[in-house]
Amino acid sequence: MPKIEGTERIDQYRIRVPKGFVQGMRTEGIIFVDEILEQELELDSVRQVANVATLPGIVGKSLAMPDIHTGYGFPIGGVAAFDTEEGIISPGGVGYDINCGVRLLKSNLTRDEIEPRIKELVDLLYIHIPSGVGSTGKIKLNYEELKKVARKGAIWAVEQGYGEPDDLQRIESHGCLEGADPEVISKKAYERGKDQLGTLGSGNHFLEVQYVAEIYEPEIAEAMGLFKNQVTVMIHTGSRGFGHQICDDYVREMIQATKKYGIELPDKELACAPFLSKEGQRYFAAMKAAANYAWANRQCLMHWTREVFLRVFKLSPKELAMSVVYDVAHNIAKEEIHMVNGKKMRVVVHRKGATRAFPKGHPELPQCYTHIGQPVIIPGDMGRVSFVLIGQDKAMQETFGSTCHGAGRLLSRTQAIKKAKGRSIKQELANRGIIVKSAGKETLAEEMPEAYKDVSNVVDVVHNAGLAHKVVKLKPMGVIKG
Ligand SMILES: Nc1nc2c(ncn2[C@@H]2O[C@H](COP(=O)(O)O)[C@@H](O)[C@H]2O)c(=O)[nH]1
Ligand SMILES: [Mn+2]
Ligand SMILES: [Mn+2]
Repeated sequence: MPKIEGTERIDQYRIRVPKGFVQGMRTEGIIFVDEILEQELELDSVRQVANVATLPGIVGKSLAMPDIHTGYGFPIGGVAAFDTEEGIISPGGVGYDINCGVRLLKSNLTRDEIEPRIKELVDLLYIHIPSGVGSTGKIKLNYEELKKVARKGAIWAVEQGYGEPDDLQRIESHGCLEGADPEVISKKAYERGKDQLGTLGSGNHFLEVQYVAEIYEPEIAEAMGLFKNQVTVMIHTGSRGFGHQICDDYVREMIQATKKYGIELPDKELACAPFLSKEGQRYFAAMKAAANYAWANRQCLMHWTREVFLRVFKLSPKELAMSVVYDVAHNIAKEEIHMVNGKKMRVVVHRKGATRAFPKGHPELPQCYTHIGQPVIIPGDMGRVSFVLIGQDKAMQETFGSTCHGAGRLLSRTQAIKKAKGRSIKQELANRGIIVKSAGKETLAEEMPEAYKDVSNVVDVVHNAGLAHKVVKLKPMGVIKG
C-alpha cells in the first residue's frame, strides 16, 4: 500500500505521481524514495510535485528528490525543467534564499592535529564569521560596489583580496552567472544587501569543521584531493537579505504577470511568467544577481576561515593548503541544454533544494573534474554525517543532471523546539565530541539532528538510483550555527 493514496511504486527507489493526481497535470511526477523515506512523505509536498506538473511548457517529468519536503509553491527537493520558448520561470521554483548552496574546503590537517584545539578553533571562527538573524559583517558596500558584486559574484570577492583566483575554478559556473542585471533590483533589496556580504545568516546556515570518516571511491576521492581523517570545512549559506528581497519583489510582480498572461494555477504560490516575457527575463536577470551575491558571500567566508586556521595552527598558506573542493548552488534556475525525447533542447531547469550533478565529460565541468564528474556536496545535520557524491550519467537521463541537496527537514521548527524541551542539545553534542556555537537562542533546538531525516538514507536512494555515487562520508567536529 502506498503511503500517499494515488501514488504508485515504480521500483525500489522511485514512485510515480500519475497524471490526474491533481487536475490539469501535463506530465507525471516522479519522486525518488525508498520504502523507508516514503513513510516520511507529506501529502502536501506530493501535491506540490503534481501542481508543478500543471505549469505551461514543463518538459520531462515533475521530479523530486528523497529530501523532499513542503516548500513555497514548489516542493523543496524539487526539480522541474521548462521549454525556454514555450515555458515559464517561477521564483517559487528557486526559493527565497536564491543560490543557497554549499562550499567544501579541504586542508592538509588531520583529525588528530585539530582535536585538542577544536574549542579554540570554533571560538575564533565564531568571532570572525558573522552569524545570526540579520547579521551584518565587516564589508560595507555602497550602491555602485554592490552592483559590481551583483554582476561579478565570486570574481568581485577575489579582486578585493578575499581568496585566490584559483578558487574560482572549482565553483559551479565559476562563481558568476553572466547576464545579471543590477538595474532590475529594488532599493529595498540594495538596502538589505549592502552590509550583509560576508555573513552566515541564521538557522539552517552553518560553518562546520569536519573530518573524512569513510571513503567509498578511493580513486575519485584522490582526484578531489580527499584522504581518510583529513580535516574539511563545509560552509552553507546563500544570498541573505539581498536574495530574499529580490524573491519577495518578484513573487509580487509574478502574481500580476500570471494574470496578464492568463496562466491558470492550482496554487498562487506557483506565480510565474513566460520565460521569454519581459517579466520572466527581469526576474531571471535579478535572480542571477542574487546568485552572484551568494557566491561572493561564500568566497568571503572562506577567506576568513582560512585566516583563522592559519592563526590557530601557526602555519603558512602552503602548509595549510586550504582550498576549494567544490561549491554548489542548491536553489537556482539555469538555462541548460538537455536531451528530451531524443532531441537536444534548451530548457530552464529549476532546482529548489536540489543540486546539479553533472557526469564526467560534461562540457560545463572545470578541467580538473572532467575525468571524474561533478562533486556534489550533501550536508546532513550537525550531529550525524554529511557526504560528497559524484554526478552520474543517469542524472542526465532522468533528472536534468540533478540530485538531492541535504537530508531535508523532518520536524517543523515548532515541533523541534517542543522535542528539545528540557534538553541541552549543546551538551548532548559535546558529549559526542562535537563543539557547537550558535548565535540564535533557539537555533540549536530548531536545528537538532532529529529535526532532519537521516541523510544516510537519503544519499543511499540517489546512489542506488544511480543519480550520484557516494565518494566520502564526513563527520562533524565543530559547528557554527546562525
Ligand atoms: N552538516 C550539517 N548539515 C546541516 C546542518 N544544518 C542543516 N543541515 C543540512 O543542510 C541541508 C540544507 O538544506 P536547506 O534546505 O536548509 O538549505 C538540510 O536539509 C540539512 O540536511 C548542520 O549544522 N550541519
Ligand atoms: Mn541551503
Ligand atoms: Mn539558505
